[in-house]
Amino acid sequence: MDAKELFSTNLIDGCVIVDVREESLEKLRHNCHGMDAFDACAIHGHVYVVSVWFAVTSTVTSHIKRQCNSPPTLIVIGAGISGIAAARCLHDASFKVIVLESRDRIGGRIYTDYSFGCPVDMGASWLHGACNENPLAPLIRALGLTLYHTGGDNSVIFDHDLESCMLFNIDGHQVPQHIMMEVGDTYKRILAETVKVRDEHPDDMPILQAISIVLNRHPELRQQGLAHEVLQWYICRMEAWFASDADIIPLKTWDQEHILTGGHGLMVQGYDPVVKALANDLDIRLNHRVTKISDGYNMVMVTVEDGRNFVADAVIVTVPIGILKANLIEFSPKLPHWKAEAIKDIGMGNENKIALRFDAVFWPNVEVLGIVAPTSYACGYFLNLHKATGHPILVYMAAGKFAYDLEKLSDESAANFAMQQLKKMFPDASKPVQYLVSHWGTDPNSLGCYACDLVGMPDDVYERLRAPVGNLFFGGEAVSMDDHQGSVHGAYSSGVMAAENCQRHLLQKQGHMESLPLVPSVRHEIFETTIPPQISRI
Ligand SMILES: Cc1cc2nc3c(=O)[nH]c(=O)nc-3n(C[C@H](O)[C@H](O)[C@H](O)COP(=O)(O)OP(=O)(O)OC[C@H]3O[C@@H](n4cnc5c(N)ncnc54)[C@H](O)[C@@H]3O)c2cc1C
Repeated sequence: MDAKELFSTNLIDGCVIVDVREESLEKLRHNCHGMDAFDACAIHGHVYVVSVWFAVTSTVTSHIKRQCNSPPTLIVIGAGISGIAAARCLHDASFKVIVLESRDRIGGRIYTDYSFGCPVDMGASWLHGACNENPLAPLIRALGLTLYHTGGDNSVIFDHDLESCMLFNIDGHQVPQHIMMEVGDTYKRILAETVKVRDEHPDDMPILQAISIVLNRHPELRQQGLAHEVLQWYICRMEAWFASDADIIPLKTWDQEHILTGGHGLMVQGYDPVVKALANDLDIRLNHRVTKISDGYNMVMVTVEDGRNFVADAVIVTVPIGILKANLIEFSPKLPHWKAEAIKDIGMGNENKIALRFDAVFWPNVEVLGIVAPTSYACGYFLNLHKATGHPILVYMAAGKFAYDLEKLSDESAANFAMQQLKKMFPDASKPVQYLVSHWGTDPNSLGCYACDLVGMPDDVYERLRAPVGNLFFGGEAVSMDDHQGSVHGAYSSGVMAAENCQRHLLQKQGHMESLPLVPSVRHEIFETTIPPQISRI
């Protein structure tokens, strides 16, 4: 095969992104020597100027220049909401974009399973700031999706209104509502006292250590017996919010998150329609696991698992921070020290769900059924999907170390464990007819559920995480602005931000000094809609 054949087979539909195998590049290197580059590219009417370039760490990379008026080309890595938002923006701004996704589906940590015959979100399921500030709320309204309002704005402490929770101890006795409320008030006082501890200690410490300092100072806040177990349950809920245990949640930042106002809404029909609407018409290549990113001066080459290479002007990386922490993608040249350190300095939490579908409902009509216990590790809770969706489904949720421990079990054992917990509350509970178990911590496409702060983390970690390096731009929930890590809206906004930065960079390289703010085109048609939200609370 000569160089002409290679180009004619590998140029995709007039697109500058080429999909070539390593061996093809080798042949190209031999065959292109002395060849008239312009000739080679006039094949099949493509008007490209081609040269072969030995730049990136002495490996062969194809360097393809276009006519000046052709649009810049982009590769987005990861088809979660962040990558899709980035690709949507740039596609709508007439850039040539492909998205490379390792899984056989889009959505990433948004995953709506339909095997129960109804939507069940095994990843994200709440829209935060549902009635007000969430940037996705207009799209959700326009799609006619219903939100089930589960609580007000005070998320980190109580993300469900307490009136809608029912707690039991491990012997199956219901915790009286007044104890739940009283301990809730004490918990708020303890947390308020931890702020004083923070002010006194220049060094950061885990929130659990600060709580124990407060309890030593204020023995009257200590809880005994059942009240102690209820306190542990509140700590368990806080651990669920941060997806990490209280002995690693930092005192310095636990309450610094910017929580969108407007309360929390469960996506009754699941998150999937949102992802599908944003992904419509995008060129997304599933089962394309990226293993290497080589950044040259003018072009970036991205290598996927089977050895094929894709080349573009710039790349937006939106893979989960767990993937970067585990070095599953090689960067050539290596990422600068400040970036590599930022990746090390941030944590990755874990949360898992065990969804159980029953023939019929045998539990009370509340939103959350909780089990209190002597330690937060042994506490647990079920989300009652029946209340929000009408389907007889309970979802057991586990976070932090316990979420990892659950992943060591088979799915059947995990479902049995959840049933044992349920039987403590309802000894006559029937067997589930179906179950689903998530494995976010060991899934090689996520390696955790979402980013979390670590004790003593430097202040500028997020800034460094989101900073571009050469032609590489970074999106994904972990890099989101204004402390929106760990959320769908944070991931979405980070994708839009990475697209804007990337657009500016590419247009400036082409000599255009100004770039317009990018918003997904759906914004004009859908995002500005005045359709009222469909919010229910049965
Ligand atoms: C159990 C759980 C519950 C949650 N609950 C909520 C909630 O209620 N509300 C909320 O707002 N947020 C919630 N979140 C967080 C939210 O889901 C995430 O913040 C958000 O979906 C992350 O989007 P992303 O695009 O940044 O990453 P992802 O969705 O993870 O997308 C990254 C993509 O990159 C792909 N990828 C990985 N490696 C490679 C590779 N080498 N090559 C190519 N592709 C690769 C992945 O397959 C994935 O599709 C939850 C998350 C979990 C796991």
